[in-house]
Amino acid sequence: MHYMHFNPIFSRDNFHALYLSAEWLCPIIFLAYISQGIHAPYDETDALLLLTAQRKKKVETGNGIIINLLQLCTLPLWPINKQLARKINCRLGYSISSQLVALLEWWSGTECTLYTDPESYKLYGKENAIVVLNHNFEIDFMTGWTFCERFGVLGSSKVLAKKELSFVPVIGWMWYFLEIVFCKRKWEEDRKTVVQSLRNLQDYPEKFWFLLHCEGTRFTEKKHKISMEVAEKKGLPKLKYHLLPRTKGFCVTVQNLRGTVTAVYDSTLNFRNNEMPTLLGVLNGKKYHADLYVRRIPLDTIPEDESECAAWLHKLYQEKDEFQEHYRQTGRFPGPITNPPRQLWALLNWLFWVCLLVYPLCMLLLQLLLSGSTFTVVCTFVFCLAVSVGIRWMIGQTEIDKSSNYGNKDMQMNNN
Ligand SMILES: CCCCC/C=C\C/C=C\CCCCCCCC(=O)SCCNC(=O)CCNC(=O)[C@H](O)C(C)(C)COP(=O)(O)OP(=O)(O)OC[C@H]1O[C@@H](n2cnc3c(N)ncnc32)[C@H](O)[C@@H]1OP(=O)(O)O
Ligand SMILES: CCCCCCCCCCCCCCCCCC(=O)OC[C@@H](O)COP(=O)(O)O
Repeated sequence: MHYMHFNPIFSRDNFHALYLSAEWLCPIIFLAYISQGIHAPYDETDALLLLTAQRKKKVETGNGIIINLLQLCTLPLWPINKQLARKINCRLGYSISSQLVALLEWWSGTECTLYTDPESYKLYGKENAIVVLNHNFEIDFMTGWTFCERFGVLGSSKVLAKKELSFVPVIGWMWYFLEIVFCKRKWEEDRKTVVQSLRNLQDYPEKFWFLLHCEGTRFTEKKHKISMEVAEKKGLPKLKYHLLPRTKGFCVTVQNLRGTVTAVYDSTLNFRNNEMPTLLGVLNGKKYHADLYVRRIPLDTIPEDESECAAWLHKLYQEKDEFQEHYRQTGRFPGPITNPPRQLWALLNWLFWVCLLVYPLCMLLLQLLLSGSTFTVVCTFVFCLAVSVGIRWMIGQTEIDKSSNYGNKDMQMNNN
């Protein structure tokens, strides 16, 4: 479905039009909108929804900063009672990430369907797990968070994330307090820090899922070509839908979380009808259809020896590639659909922050704009513009056409 570009006073992506929607309309519009249950085709009549979405962005960033400050306040508690500090930070972290889940599930109405074995389904959320998820889409993280939310592990969810993400306001700052494992994607530098961070999670007081995108970067045709040249050199089968996985991070994670984690959840994600979802699309109310195939693999079936573990991961990715081929041929993954229900908590959390913040923020904005002082009005405009550009930069972190150069060359070719 072609997306009609609504063009207010300023272009949508870079300059956000000042908001006309009245604050108290936000929740009412939002509830009215999701009550449709289906996504109304986006067109110019959705202008108010677009403006409301933009208002949401600013409100969420506002409350995100508040939550980051609350997380900062838990620092004095860490040396006294680390486990309590961790539990508090899980709940504060939940309050941020669940807003993106609410955005996906309720605002855009995106459907998330789970294909998995009913016996394994009973264990999800009741054990610590390592999640191996393909990295092909711009909203992998939101879909991942949605499944975390449905199994009650959203606040404590962890990931091996690139160091650059730790600088992303609100989300990246939140991750420090959630003890997310950051890596520079340079093994010589990562070796020590990643191992230390993983060992630090061995006494984590909450059930958690540890996400690994073993490809290390989002799929692009160029990176895939280079990656398959590396596969050829290594005598490994070529993959059609995945980059060749980097094995060191996975092996070191299994090695250091053995005894803490009981299973690997091999997760393969795709979207129906060749949808290529984007965060901007979600923010503007576009509905997508995510399908996720999860296989639960007991950790004690994974070899302890590093080279055998690496071979095991390569074989896993060959199987994932076959699942994607099956999906492309049939439009579904193998096995039964066992769908966890959407949770209301993410929606209630979002409505709480909107009701708490939107009115005062907008009253403040109006007072500044109507202050009569040119300097105040100009500063207000400049501040709003800066926040909008900042949010657009954050959204840009998810866009594959702005992705890093990692994987754009064969490291071994470089070393030779
Ligand atoms: C469905 C339920 C979902 C649940 C979700 C749960 C939680 C959600 C929580 C949060 C959601 C937020 C999500 C945020 C997402 C952000 C994630 C990221 O930032 S992904 C990027 C960072 N992560 C990784 O990179 C992990 C994978 N990488 C690794 O593990 C690496 O090994 C490493 C530890 C980073 C080290 O990398 P480095 O490159 O330095 O070394 P490697 O050994 O990996 O590479 C050398 C190795 O690779 C071969 N090689 C060289 N060039 C290439 C190439 N172009 N393509 C492929 N392979 C290449 C080279 O020959 C070497 O091979 P070998 O190891 O055999 O010697
Ligand atoms: C209701 C809520 C409204 C919120 C509106 C505000 C929107 C701002 C959201 C910003 C989200 C930023 C989170 C970043 C997570 C991106 C995860 C990701 O996919 O990173 C890419 C890396 O894995 C690999 O990088 P590349 O090497 O491919 O390059």
